[in-house]
Amino acid sequence: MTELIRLTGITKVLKGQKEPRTILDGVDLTVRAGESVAIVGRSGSGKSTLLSVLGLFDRPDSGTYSLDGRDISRLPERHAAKLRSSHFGFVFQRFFLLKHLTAAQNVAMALINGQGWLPRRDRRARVMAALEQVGIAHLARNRPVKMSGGEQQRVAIARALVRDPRVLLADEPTGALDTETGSIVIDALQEATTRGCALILVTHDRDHAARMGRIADLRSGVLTERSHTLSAGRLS
Ligand SMILES: Nc1ncnc2c1ncn2[C@@H]1O[C@H](COP(=O)(O)OP(=O)(O)OP(=O)(O)O)[C@@H](O)[C@H]1O
Repeated sequence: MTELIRLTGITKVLKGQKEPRTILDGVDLTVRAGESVAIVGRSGSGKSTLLSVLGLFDRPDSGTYSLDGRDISRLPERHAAKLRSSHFGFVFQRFFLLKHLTAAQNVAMALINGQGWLPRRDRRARVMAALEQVGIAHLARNRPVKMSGGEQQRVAIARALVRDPRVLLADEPTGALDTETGSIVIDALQEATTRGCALILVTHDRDHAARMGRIADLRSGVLTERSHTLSAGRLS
């Protein structure tokens, strides 16, 4: 499989406090196309910080971040913004859907914002394909208020997928959902990996972590891969 992401010795130090605090302390991570990786670790261990670095919302203080073999560790924001919309899809615990728009219109927003103008017919086809991919094409005309939490999260996933990202970054996407609904959302995320998209999932749920191809544990700023020998339940 093609290597997409390579982090080498990434550090991130929080300043602006009395004592600077090292949140990421030499993180190494390689992710290939179509792979799924769970990032687990205690609350406050730096998982979201790591996703921010991966999603180019934040830059590392040292270390190297390569995407598709290109060093993007120190990319200026205007280039980072372009790369974010061309290469990444984001899913968060909160769905961030616009209430007055239908599911299809919410998904279409990602195309309008990210890729300039697309002919209406092409836009509609891509929106419907993304909704289909997460199993809710039949809800295209519904507004979020008429949907369950799991359905709303699947609209948010369709919105992340509609631009055909190379990497999907998901930060506790099932955090607000019950176990069964959460599992359906994980199915929808995993479906993307069958099309070659890489999935990096931050989760506190052992079952969801165990369903990823790899599990990496962030502890004291260091990321360590571990085996799939987790028992069910919630991680600390
Ligand atoms: N902008 C900030 N200002 C101050 N402290 C911050 C900031 N962002 C993160 N932190 C601190 O950095 C540490 C890592 O935070 P981060 O959100 O990455 O952890 P996390 O593992 O994602 O936690 P959780 O599982 O609770 O979401 C925490 O101690 C947090 O309080």
